[in-house]
Amino acid sequence: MQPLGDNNSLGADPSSVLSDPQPQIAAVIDELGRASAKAQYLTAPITSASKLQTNKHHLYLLKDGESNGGRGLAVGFLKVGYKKLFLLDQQGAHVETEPLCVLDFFVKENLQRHGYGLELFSFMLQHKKVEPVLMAYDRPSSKFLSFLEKHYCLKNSVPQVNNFVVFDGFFAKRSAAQLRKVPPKKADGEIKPYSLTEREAVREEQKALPWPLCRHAAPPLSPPLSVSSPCSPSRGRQRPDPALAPALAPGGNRGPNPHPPLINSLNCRAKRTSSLNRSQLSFH
Ligand SMILES: CC(=O)SCCNC(=O)CCNC(=O)[C@H](O)C(C)(C)COP(=O)(O)OP(=O)(O)OC[C@H]1O[C@@H](n2cnc3c(N)ncnc32)[C@H](O)[C@@H]1OP(=O)(O)O
Repeated sequence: MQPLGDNNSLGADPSSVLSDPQPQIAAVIDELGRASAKAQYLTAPITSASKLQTNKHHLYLLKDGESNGGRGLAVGFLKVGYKKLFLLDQQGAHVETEPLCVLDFFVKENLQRHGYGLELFSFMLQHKKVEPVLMAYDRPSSKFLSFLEKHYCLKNSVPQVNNFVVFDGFFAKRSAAQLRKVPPKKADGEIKPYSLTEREAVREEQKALPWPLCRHAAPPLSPPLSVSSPCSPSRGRQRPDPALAPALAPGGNRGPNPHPPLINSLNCRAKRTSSLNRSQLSFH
């Protein structure tokens, strides 16, 4: 993992980048955040450098260090964070939990389906030492659902009344200490079934706009949860190198140190990925 801001940084003037990478990184995050929102038909970005400063989310940024005449080019990002959620388990009981959630995920349009998303995601899994089945997903797009099924065999979700998606195994694999049953709702009051997501917040902001400023281009509330591609990490046009397979297996042991497997995975696809650099950023 290498911080952005070396002489491969993102197309900005190298001397200014060397002296202070933060503004360049912030600009890149803002630009990718806008592109991600557009790709997901969100009315406003949910990822920006300023938002990162006010919460405890972690952002993994992927760049291709060789592109752009050697100055580097941002490829995409993955944002995760812990959220207190009230979820429904398989029996329909409310459970309070605080899983690591995927909050935003984006790879540039022209670079999608080249394995970059997988690189970001598998790096995050190793870094956070978490299994995909134990994570919650904030209103995943159909592309992301397809991605999860293809690479991690995550297909069957447990129905929720909010925008978060969790998959079979989420509750079973979690220890009792991590799950707190919420008492059944009282006759006169509802249990608040979910935490407000960033996406909901964007929609609320939008709702607050007076007519005619409000727009009605919001995407459907719940994305389709079944995708056609069968789970088969070895299929598809971008096949991860076999040496990467252990790191991708759902539930695989990620080991205490996330870095060596990542370095191996980079070497496996040397031509395309050797120039890629990752940054895990958290502005606190
Ligand atoms: C919680 C959230 O963040 S939801 C928002 C998720 N982000 C988006 O929808 C933004 C637009 N999409 C993207 O940025 C990317 O497609 C990502 C981040 C979802 C995946 O990154 P990629 O680099 O494309 O993934 P990668 O190449 O590693 O894996 C490819 C697999 O992802 C899925 N996928 C990627 N693009 C598409 C697409 N256009 N249509 C359908 N499935 C797709 C497929 O399963 C694909 O496998 P296939 O090519 O064999 O069908």
